[in-house]
Amino acid sequence: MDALLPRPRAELAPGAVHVPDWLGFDEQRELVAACRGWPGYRHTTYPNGGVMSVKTVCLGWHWYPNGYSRTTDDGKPVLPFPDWLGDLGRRALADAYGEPADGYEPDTALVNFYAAKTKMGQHQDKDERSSAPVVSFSLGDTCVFRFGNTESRNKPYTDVELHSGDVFVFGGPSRYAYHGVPKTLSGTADPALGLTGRLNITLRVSGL
Ligand SMILES: O=C(O)CCC(=O)C(=O)O
Ligand SMILES: [Fe+2]
Repeated sequence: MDALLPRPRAELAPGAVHVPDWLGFDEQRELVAACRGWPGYRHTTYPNGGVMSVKTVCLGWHWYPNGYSRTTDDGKPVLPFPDWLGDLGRRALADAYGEPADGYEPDTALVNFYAAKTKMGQHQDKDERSSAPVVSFSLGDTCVFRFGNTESRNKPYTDVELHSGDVFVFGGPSRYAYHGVPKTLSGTADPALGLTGRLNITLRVSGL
């Protein structure tokens, strides 16, 4: 659904850029189809027994709390990271930062599925051995994305709505900022997208 007011591109902090409506509707549909085609979404378990409410499938490298592996939790090889997804990431990063991003070579994607009421606590993406930017694509239901500071999961932070098709990039001084998803707004997805819930894809450079 078209927004009543255009949402402008916004730099929340140095290196943290929100580009609303970056993906066209057909591109969103193609990405949803790609996400449906990747098998093996699972709830990630923490060493302390905690279970994440999102379901995740990884491409390139498999993320687990505190590291990355070439095999999934059940010992299967990780799905390949497709070239086209790297191209999409370079285009998104170039548009977010307004400068060429030819050297950006993400090799890892975490694809998160948020069913109704799913959240993600404040955390840093810090298991990569590269400080290259993270590029995030949102699909389906709108969420509240909380973008904080690099010191702690507490204030100051800024809440922004991420809608289907939005890109959010965090790199440079914001690369290790705490962030999370305190809320997904169920039922806000355009029915024509054919997705109940929210998908988020983050591209990363593993440095591995
Ligand atoms: O769903 C989002 O927008 C953020 C996901 C995230 O922070 C992560 O996968 O590390
Ligand atoms: Fe994250």
